[in-house]
Amino acid sequence: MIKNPAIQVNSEIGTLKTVLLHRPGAEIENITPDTMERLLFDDIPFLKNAQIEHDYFAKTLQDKGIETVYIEQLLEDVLADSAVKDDFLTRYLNEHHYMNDAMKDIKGYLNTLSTHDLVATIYAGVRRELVDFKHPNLHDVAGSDAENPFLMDPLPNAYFTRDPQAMMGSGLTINYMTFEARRPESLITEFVMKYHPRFAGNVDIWLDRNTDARIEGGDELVLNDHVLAVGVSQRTSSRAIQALAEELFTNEDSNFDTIVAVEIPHNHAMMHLDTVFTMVNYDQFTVFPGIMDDDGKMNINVLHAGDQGQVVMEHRTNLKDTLKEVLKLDDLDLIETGDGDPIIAPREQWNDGSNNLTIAPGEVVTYDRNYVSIKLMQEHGIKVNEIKSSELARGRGGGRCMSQPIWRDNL
Ligand SMILES: NC(=[NH2+])NCCC[C@H](N)C(=O)O
Repeated sequence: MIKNPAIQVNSEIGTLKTVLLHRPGAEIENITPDTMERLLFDDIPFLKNAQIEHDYFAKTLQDKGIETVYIEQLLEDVLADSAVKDDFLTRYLNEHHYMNDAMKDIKGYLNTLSTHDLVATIYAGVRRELVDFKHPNLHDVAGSDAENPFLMDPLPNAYFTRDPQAMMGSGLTINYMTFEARRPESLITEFVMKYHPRFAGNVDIWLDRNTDARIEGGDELVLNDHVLAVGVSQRTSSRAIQALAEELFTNEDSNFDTIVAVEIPHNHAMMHLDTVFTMVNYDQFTVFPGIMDDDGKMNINVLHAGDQGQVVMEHRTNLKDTLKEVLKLDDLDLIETGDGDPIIAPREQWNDGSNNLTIAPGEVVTYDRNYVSIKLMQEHGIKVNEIKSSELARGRGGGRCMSQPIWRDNL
């Protein structure tokens, strides 16, 4: 049992107290048309305006009394210790397949930077011409792609702090992410959790990134203090969900006994469950109707803890009925993205109209551009705080994706 838990997340909706963010930096402008797809972007945002929008998002949260913690600051704190820094750089370079002499040469350059600049460089990517290789091998000069101007790619997705890990209960999963473009992000989480005094020894690690099964935080929803919903998606494999269930159902620090595994289409527009489904109140959810077939059916498996903690599975096909069952509710309000209109719904889903950050029961923060979904939520009694979205939306993630709750009031 952890004495002073640093994490408390027992729902998607409890009043938010502390949240982890990343302010977009130079990495956003280190996307090129050639690398865009690999870096999981559909366009190149204008950094200056993306930062203005992101600061507005942060201020919206701060004005509600929510503490905003920046992951880049936590990393900087941790790398101030030179042994930790060396260990981090070794892992970071190894994971980019640089060893021996190349490792020495690249470290030689990175060690000339202040800790602050080093962190900015890790996010921005390391350009090839900055390092002078003494005995280069083919990989050192060409990488996997001779056109690539970067030795280590930028991390433009880092402002989606939701995905490299997922905090639930008194702990977190540190995620083995699907695409190489994002894997260094969870290496950062690992080091912060291991070495930052705010977290070290004060968190449960339910899964670590050496778990050989893909999972991302956008798929991991905490419905209440004992029920999770996890997407089976482009980014999260059923094997990872099974491993998570086995861990949570037997670890004595965990109160979770149910995981609803919801299969969604495996594509870029709907890469995570939270792009099509978010919880906004005790009995209200937003949902994109395109995740169901024409009869409203889906592929859902409910994993329960059996009496020895073993995983028992039951198949379901109706989302609403399944949620009523696991949450013990008589009725439930599913609010359709874009009012279910065949043109508006997919457009607003694409721009993260289903991706709300709930900051208290019945109160959300969401992108202003999805005005049809916003109006509908308001008609259903939800309080909506709108944030700006011209540039941030180009990365395909909204309020929920851009935030990792660290502490929520218990319901
Ligand atoms: N939780 C989320 N839905 N995050 C959205 C992440 C978007 C990002 N461009 C990616 O493809 O990984």
